Amino acid sequence: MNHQEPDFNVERLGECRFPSPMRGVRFTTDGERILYHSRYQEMRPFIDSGREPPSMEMGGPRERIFFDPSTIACGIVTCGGLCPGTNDVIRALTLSLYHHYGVRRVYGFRYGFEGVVKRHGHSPLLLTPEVVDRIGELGGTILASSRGPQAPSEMVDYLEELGIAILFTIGGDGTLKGAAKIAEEAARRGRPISVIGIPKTIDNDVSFLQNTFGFETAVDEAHRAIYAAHTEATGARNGIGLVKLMGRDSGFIAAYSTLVNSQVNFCLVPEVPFTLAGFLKSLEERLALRGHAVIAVAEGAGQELLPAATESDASGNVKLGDIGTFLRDAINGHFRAIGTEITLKYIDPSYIIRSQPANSHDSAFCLLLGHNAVHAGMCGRTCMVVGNWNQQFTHVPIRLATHQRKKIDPKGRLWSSVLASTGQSREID
Ligand SMILES: Nc1ncnc2c1ncn2[C@@H]1O[C@H](COP(=O)(O)OP(=O)(O)OP(=O)(O)O)[C@@H](O)[C@H]1O
Ligand SMILES: O=P(O)(O)OC[C@H]1O[C@](O)(CO)[C@@H](O)[C@@H]1O
Repeated sequence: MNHQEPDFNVERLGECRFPSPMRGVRFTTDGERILYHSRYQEMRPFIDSGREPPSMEMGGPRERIFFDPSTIACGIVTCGGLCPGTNDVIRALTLSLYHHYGVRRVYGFRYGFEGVVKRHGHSPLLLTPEVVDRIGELGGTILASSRGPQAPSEMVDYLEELGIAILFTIGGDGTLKGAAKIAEEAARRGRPISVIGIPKTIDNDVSFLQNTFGFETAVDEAHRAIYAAHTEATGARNGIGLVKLMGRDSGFIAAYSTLVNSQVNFCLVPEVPFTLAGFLKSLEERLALRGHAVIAVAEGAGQELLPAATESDASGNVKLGDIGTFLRDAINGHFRAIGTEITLKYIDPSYIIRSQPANSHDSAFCLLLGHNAVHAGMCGRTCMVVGNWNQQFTHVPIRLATHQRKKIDPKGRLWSSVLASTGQSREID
């Protein structure tokens, strides 16, 4: 393999030993792989040279599994910010462990990685089909979450004490890094503990995964806020609707919300810097032309216009400046200064969006992610995250998924469609 090609090899705990109790399923064989490149032009060099093209291991149930379901316990932990669909994943994991494999001890750790450290005193919740029956109807996570580091050695101590064979970590980039450290510590001790990540990030910013759950629900909900902003903006002379959306480093929520119904006239994302003067001038032009404007701004956009961030949260994520209120005040101040009367309505639906239950498509996606995570853990994969690529579920090594964030390519097709949808013929200077 070319040294520049991603190494998709997934770590394994060992040879499969136990026949699976599952019946009537189509098993995945280890040779089934999903091509990383889907464009013919990207594949051409491999075809011409006869080299193996990069590919990812395909998810799904294996005919022979590594763990004995009748003896093991499994754990589930949810970390980082809330995200629609987290409860659906907890439900899917529990039901699959119970019904596909016959595991009877499934522990839900409370309050993120904090609950995986015994001395914090958060007793795990015993998860059964009855406990998880209707949790998919709820937003948030029934296990609660937290930010902030915990010592891998203390976490592995507790996992060993509880007899946990597979730990499922539901979380974003930080959670995956924490999961990798748990897997490393278990390996250092020679303990066959599988650590499987299920990517939870409303920002949809994990590399080598096409989509993460909750993102689609977030775009649905964001559009409700944009609809309100548009209605308010068109209901006043020189009306401006300004909507702030989540998206710390990647502006996918703002970008996709912009593509819905073409109601957004300015989409501001972290990946595309802009100047305040250029933005205000374009806004003036838009108002002069159409008498109203809608702006969708991702929380990480325009950070260069704000004082440098000095604080971090417990996990070490930089606390961003508030671009939403900054723009609100700057727009009001600018039009006051030039003597133009405007009516600006500012909407920040961030936590309303994040706390919703998943929409139907996300719920179904969560169910399949959960099932595939269980299949991966049961057949002895570890230090990996369940992904989806070219319509298939995949196994992605955590080291690859956390290598760098997935971002909008400002020169790519998505961004050019976003620009076209806003009616802006060019980017703001
Ligand atoms: N580099 C790291 N090594 C070990 N643990 C980490 C690392 N980064 C973050 N963590 C831990 O993972 C947990 C979740 O991290 P974080 O709060 O950054 O959320 P996240 O998983 O990135 O999700 P979100 O996308 O919602 O922010 C926290 O307990 C945090 O301390
Ligand atoms: O307010 P909190 O819980 O720190 O979370 C905010 C962050 O979480 C995210 O929603 C990611 O989960 C980011 O978009 C946002 O910056």
